[in-house]
Amino acid sequence: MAAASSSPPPPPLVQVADLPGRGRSLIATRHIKPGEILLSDSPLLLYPSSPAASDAEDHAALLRAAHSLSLSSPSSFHQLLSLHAGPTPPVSSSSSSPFPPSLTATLLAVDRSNAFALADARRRVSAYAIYPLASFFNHDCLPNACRFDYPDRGSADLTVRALHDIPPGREVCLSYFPVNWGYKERQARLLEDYGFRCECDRCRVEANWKDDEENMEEDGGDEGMAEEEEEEEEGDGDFPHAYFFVKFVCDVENCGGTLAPLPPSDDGTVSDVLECNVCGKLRKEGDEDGDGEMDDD
Ligand SMILES: C[S@@+](CC[C@H](N)C(=O)[O-])C[C@H]1O[C@@H](n2cnc3c(N)ncnc32)[C@H](O)[C@@H]1O
Repeated sequence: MAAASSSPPPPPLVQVADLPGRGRSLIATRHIKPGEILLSDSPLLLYPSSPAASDAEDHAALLRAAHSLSLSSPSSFHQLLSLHAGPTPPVSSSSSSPFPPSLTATLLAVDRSNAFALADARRRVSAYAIYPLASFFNHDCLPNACRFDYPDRGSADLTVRALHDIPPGREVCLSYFPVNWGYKERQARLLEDYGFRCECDRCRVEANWKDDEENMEEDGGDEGMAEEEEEEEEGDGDFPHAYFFVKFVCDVENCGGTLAPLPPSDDGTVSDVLECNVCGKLRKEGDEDGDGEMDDD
């Protein structure tokens, strides 16, 4: 009997490339449609947390999980150690570690640069996870993709979806925190936890803003956005903050999530429904000024 022919898996939509000043990065291998799932990833390492957990408790949980990984799967443990290690967080003198000090410091630094917080159904932190591929996403303050996870469904897997069209060769970036954070807060977090100064298009514009303009943005206002732009290149005056915020930032109070279109249908039709990656709200495209809710019927 002839062996059943199985079709080869589709080529990946992103591939790792080294970019100057940014290290390993994920690049689109072809044109990507809004809502397309760029990758699905399962954790290399997963450890529990809670909103009440101290840094020392989180570090202890991380080191315990890393220790069992080193015993159960040495190759995965080495893969973990090969991920980017940014600044090492302060190590509590009281914390005991199953590893020697330098390895402990490396693990804490890898965790700080790569761990994704997972939330429960009530949007409280319930775990942290480090993913083998998703760890290669660099940050942009106006990302072109966002991640979705569904721990309340009993899975720590993560998927990343495109927000809009992405041309082949373009880097795919996530935002490492809610997109509605102000300039100073973003820069401080990126320097402290990730060890770099962000020079994305949005930061270059906002570096020239006065404090009151930044406050307006954090309050959800966008009136000041177009006014004080002092871009050198002609044509950049219409920097797309306002459009991005209206279309892709969830307007549910205290949510701060990012909206991405639902995945395209099997025939490739792009969805006109966007889903928030934090609160799960669905909004029909073009309904930004309406009540924002999807009709039940
Ligand atoms: C999660 S890792 C991303 C993958 C990393 N580039 C690598 O080589 O493995 C986070 C680190 O990537 C770098 N990075 C991320 N976004 C960046 C950006 N916009 N500009 C420069 N470096 C960035 C920083 O070193 C940061 O600590």
